[in-house]
Amino acid sequence: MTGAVLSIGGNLGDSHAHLRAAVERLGTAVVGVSGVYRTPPWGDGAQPPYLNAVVLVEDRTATARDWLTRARACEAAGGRVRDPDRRFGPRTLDVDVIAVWSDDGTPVVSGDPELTLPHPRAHLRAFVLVPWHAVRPDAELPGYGPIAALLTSPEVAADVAGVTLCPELSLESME
Ligand SMILES: Nc1ncnc2c1ncn2[C@@H]1O[C@H](COP(=O)(O)OP(=O)(O)OP(=O)(O)O)[C@@H](O)[C@H]1O
Ligand SMILES: Nc1nc2c(c(=O)[nH]1)N=C(CO)CN2
Repeated sequence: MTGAVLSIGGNLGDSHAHLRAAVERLGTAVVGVSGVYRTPPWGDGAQPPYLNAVVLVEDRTATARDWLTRARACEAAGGRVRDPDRRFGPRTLDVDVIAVWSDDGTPVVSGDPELTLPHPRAHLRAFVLVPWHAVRPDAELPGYGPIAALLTSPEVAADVAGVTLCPELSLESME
């Protein structure tokens, strides 16, 4: 069995509907979802704000690679189109595998460019850390330490205030 933290986000089309569809597609593997947050674009400022959330998943049979496959299936179903000239550009739905743990709690570490674990930019992203911290305040990002501490790091702290909860856009009923 593996458990994983997935980051879901989007800023094109009906982003709330895309997030809901992703949670629905992940199905019975979902063991927790954060609230929905409105977040300033990270890495490429010339685009609309995003909606972001974090989904906690577990599956007795899933490998780490299976989570990437499922993430890509969600993105494809959400009409995700990659723009090779705009790495951090706008998208209907982005599903990133932030971290994976084996059933004994050991983090899965991978330097494979197809699936780097933990996600190499998660520790820099308030749009990942704020929702994750809200659902699992004691969580640790393997190799980087407690997410509570990461939220106060210089790279992240300035972005935290811009990440705002949208209580009217809950995903809770999808669990
Ligand atoms: N932990 C990971 N989660 C998701 N994709 C990953 C991961 N590690 C490596 N990748 C690879 O990254 C490639 C680019 O993914 P994608 O286009 O979704 O990036 P992005 O969302 O624009 O940027 P970022 O990865 O910084 O969020 C994919 O082909 C995927 O195989
Ligand atoms: N706020 C926010 N910014 C982003 C996001 C995202 O999900 N939320 N995803 C990106 C893809 O790498 C790039 N920038």
